[in-house]
Amino acid sequence: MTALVLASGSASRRAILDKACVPFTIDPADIDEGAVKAGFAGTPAELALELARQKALAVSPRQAGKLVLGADQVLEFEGRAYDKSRDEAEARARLIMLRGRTHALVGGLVLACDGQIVWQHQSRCEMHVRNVSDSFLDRYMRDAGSILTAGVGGYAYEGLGAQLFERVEGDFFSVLGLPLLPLLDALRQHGVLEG
Ligand SMILES: Nc1nc2c(ncn2[C@H]2C[C@H](O)[C@@H](COP(=O)(O)OP(=O)(O)OP(=O)(O)O)O2)c(=O)[nH]1
Repeated sequence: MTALVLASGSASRRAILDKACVPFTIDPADIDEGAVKAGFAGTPAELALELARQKALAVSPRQAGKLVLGADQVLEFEGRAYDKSRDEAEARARLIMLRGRTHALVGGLVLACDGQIVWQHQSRCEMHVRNVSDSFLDRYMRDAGSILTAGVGGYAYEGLGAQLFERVEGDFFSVLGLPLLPLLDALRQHGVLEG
């Protein structure tokens, strides 16, 4: 069986793989995401894929013979890419910007082995946010916790964040940052999981 390495520090991604009983080790990528974003001229979806590629290729050389998974997720709103909020004030301003509107969570997923990309996948989820009231937002900010800056949208869709939405079009796991089903298929193809 081939060993899988998750090149991510994301608690969400780790939890999804753990709950799906996928065997893996963790070796977070140490790339300068800011530098990649500063000079990037593509779409938010292309940026997410490029960041996932760079994370997988940064870790692969030190994980000889293993399958390395790089992932990234970007919030796209009106054609612009947004990263995680730096603090609660920014998270609140972000939610005010997004309420009553639709944004997308776009994701990139890449598997690399010995410095070569062997599989990649892109995901897109349309997130229709309720026009929440200021009083709702006050309560949300009080109760949301660390996801305000740990999650790209400032919400945990599997938790309190669900109350933000009137409709979501897309795969549940992709919203959380890891398109699990296409990944499981790739892991079976590459000998990490049995068929
Ligand atoms: N639990 C949870 N996490 C979410 C949700 N939506 C987005 N996220 C998380 C997944 C990722 O950890 C994060 C997206 O940011 P990135 O793709 O840059 O990953 P992150 O910096 O966390 O880790 P990495 O760069 O892979 O080491 O947001 C959600 O609804 N629930």
